[in-house]
Amino acid sequence: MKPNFFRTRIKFCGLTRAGDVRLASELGVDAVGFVFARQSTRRIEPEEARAMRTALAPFVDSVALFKDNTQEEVREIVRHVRPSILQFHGSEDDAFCRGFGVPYLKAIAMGGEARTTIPLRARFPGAAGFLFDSHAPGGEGGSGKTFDWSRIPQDTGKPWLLAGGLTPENVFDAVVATRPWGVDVSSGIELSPGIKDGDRMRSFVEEVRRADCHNL
Ligand SMILES: O=C(O)c1ccccc1NCC(=O)[C@H](O)[C@H](O)COP(=O)(O)O
Repeated sequence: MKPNFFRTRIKFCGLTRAGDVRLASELGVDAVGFVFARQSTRRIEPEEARAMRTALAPFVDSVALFKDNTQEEVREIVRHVRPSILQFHGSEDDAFCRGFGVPYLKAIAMGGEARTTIPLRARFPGAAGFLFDSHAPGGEGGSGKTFDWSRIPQDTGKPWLLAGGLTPENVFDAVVATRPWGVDVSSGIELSPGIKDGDRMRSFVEEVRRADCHNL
């Protein structure tokens, strides 16, 4: 995938309040993520996600995030919340991820040792894209930690998002250095898990746009 010099997509993840969803929409963010991973401190109930979805402006995607949830759980959330994209952080394979009739992003654990040399596009042919995150395989996302960006595979053949430890302070450098299709942030715009900070949300978007101008 050629770098996109025009506009880096932005996803805010782990939202739990309708007000944060509204502000994200006003700031021109492309997608917001709702966490359904079982052990997460940002986990919300399907009813809450459904209510927050109504706070979204048109043309903003809603992403439902899972980590080794059961097929029944994912199905129930798809039915109830109607997310536009699914995001899988666990050991789910391509057949599982594409079994819900909704486009999906596969999160790739970049912490720990590299485990396989099989190209991502061969392992996940049905993925709409990838999200490179800092957790180790089996670990939780939303850690606020960065990883070594030089390890990002160059041959994904699909759009990919950079995640893990991005903040308003480092996202300019991250976008200039890696030229991702999109960036994803949770902890870096938070006051506490799930509670976003309006000023940090705004500065994050401003810094990504500044990097986009720099990359032209
Ligand atoms: O946010 C969680 O609690 C979580 C739990 C289990 C799997 C994934 C989880 N979050 C993923 C994300 O919020 C982001 O995609 C990504 O990890 C970036 O997080 P951060 O480093 O906090 O910016």
